Amino acid sequence: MSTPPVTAVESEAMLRALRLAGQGVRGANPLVGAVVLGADGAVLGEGYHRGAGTPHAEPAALADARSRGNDPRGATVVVTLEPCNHTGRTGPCSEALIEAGIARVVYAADDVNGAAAGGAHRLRGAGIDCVGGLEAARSRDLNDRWTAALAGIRPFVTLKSAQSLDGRVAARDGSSQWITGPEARADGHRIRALADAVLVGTGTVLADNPRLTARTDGAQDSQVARGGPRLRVVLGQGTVPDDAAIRGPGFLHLATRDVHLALGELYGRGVRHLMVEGGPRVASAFLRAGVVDELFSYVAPLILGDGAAAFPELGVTTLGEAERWRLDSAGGPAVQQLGADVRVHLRPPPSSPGRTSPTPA
Ligand SMILES: NC(=O)C1=CN([C@@H]2O[C@H](COP(=O)(O)OP(=O)(O)OC[C@H]3O[C@@H](n4cnc5c(N)ncnc54)[C@H](OP(=O)(O)O)[C@@H]3O)[C@@H](O)[C@H]2O)C=CC1
Ligand SMILES: Nc1c(N[C@@H]2O[C@H](COP(=O)(O)O)[C@@H](O)[C@H]2O)[nH]c(=O)[nH]c1=O
Repeated sequence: MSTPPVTAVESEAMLRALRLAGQGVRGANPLVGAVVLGADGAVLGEGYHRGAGTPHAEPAALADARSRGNDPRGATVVVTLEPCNHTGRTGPCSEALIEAGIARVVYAADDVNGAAAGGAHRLRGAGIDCVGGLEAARSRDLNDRWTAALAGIRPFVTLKSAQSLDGRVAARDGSSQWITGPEARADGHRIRALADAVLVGTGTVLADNPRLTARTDGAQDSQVARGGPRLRVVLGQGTVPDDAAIRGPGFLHLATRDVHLALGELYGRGVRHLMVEGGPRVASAFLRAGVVDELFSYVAPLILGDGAAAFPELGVTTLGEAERWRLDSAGGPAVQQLGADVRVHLRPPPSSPGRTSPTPA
């Protein structure tokens, strides 16, 4: 593949933009970073996308430039994804760049989201010098699971579990409240707030009677300000008790064990980011289906010795069959201490095929 015609300063700015992109949170939207360069190569502004519903990287970088007193007219914008050309939760970035008087755009990967693509064409049509392909592989790697979700026409799936040191999510008698401490649980609520929907299986409803609301009292995070998940979903053929705490506005019972069917139904209802909170059998079903895009595993300094394993029935019989996940530092350190517990953030191996064993009947 030929190297795109860019300057050394632009190449360096792209590496900076990729690092900025990695500060965003995973979910409905891809991770994107941007740097605004003046004619002399000085950095005028920079920014990244902080998650669905917040400004895209390019407007964030332009706003940063202006807030520093730098006029972006005539500048070059270096961005990790082709500028979008559609009005989603925010306006088209192509128009923001044109209106700002940007002279040149250097981007990494093409936008594979059909609805948003076409930004480069629009920019060129407006007379802006536009070059794509710089560090495209790195940008694609950063968003490989987001792309997989898009291709599958399904929500991006975040899996969360809270386990003991020996990988148990409940004691032998089914009790699990609480394995992790308040700091870890508060972090789980913050992640709930990022998702459009939170899902558990019928077994968890019967055992825990969860509420599944995002209780983020006092959090300053702009994501949390979105107000939390619209839907609280129960998966499984069994009944949900009439007095279950999860009932109320936003409650949905999907009376199936078919993960793909459930994802299709949720996508049809506008869910682009789903958080799965277990329990273990439902978590395993999502893992087997190969649709888990990121995992938050909260590990408490507690040894239970017995009880439900976090992810049973995966079909792994020998070490070589197990998938080795990657530490994920998007949105914060991959390994983080929260009170007495540790949070590990992971993503599946590249082009994880997923397990294809059938869903138990
Ligand atoms: N520490 C933690 O993070 C968590 C711990 N827990 C603990 O886990 C325990 C509950 O475990 P479990 O019963 O496994 O909970 P699940 O929430 O996984 O529920 C399992 C039930 O979900 C239904 N179901 C729906 N889809 C599938 C599928 N594809 N494959 C299999 N079953 C499916 C089945 O019931 P149906 O007949 O209705 O179809 C199944 O019996 C409790 O002790 C709870 O406290 C739970 C969540 C988190
Ligand atoms: N036990 C356990 C968790 N359990 C998860 O939280 C759910 C309860 O949610 P809510 O009713 O909204 O407070 C429960 O059903 C299960 O999905 N989470 C954790 O962070 N740490 C824990 O130790």
